[in-house]
Amino acid sequence: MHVSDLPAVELKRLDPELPLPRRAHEGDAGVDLYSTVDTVLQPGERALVGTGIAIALPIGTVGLIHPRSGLAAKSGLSVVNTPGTVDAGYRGEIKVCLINHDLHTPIEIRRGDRIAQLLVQRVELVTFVEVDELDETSRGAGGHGSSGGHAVLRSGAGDTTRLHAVPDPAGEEVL
Ligand SMILES: O=c1ccn([C@H]2C[C@H](O)[C@@H](COP(=O)(O)OP(=O)(O)OP(=O)(O)O)O2)c(=O)[nH]1
Ligand SMILES: [Mg+2]
Repeated sequence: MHVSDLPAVELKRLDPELPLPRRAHEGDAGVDLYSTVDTVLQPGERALVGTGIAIALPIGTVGLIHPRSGLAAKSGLSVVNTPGTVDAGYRGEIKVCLINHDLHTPIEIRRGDRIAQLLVQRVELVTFVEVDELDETSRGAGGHGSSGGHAVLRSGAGDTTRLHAVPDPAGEEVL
């Protein structure tokens, strides 16, 4: 079923033995991507894995590669650069930089496994204009936990020195 205002996105199977990426359920945000290879990820190890597809996204959209939550929760499998960015002009094979976050157990990936999911979203291709001063807001420059209430702060681990705050060129700590 086609429910988007955008036309169907052209997709080329570079590995025609693998099925077309598809939604597991109607209305799911992402289509699942398959691994073209068998590989084993040791704890902490990462690997760039092919999906066997290339796509032609319309200008003004972006492809985002997200981990699958089931694999993340069950085995610790994730995507290093989550979400991965697939530019509209990219015509190469979509690849996924997988990582095993489990501390103890290797993850075995088999060719044809659904390893990640691809979402397509509209994106604003804004330009930037340099100014001397930005407008004032109630948040101002506060960030990185300035509003409080974080579990990490309650556990006593909120000392920003643990975040390796680096001095900015003006000599002030960033964070
Ligand atoms: O998870 C990903 C992320 C990116 N790409 C492809 C599509 C994307 O358009 C291209 C470049 O990605 P990105 O801009 O994130 O990487 P970069 O390190 O900035 O490379 P480049 O200099 O080619 O832009 O690599 C993937 O196949 N999978
Ligand atoms: Mg780039």
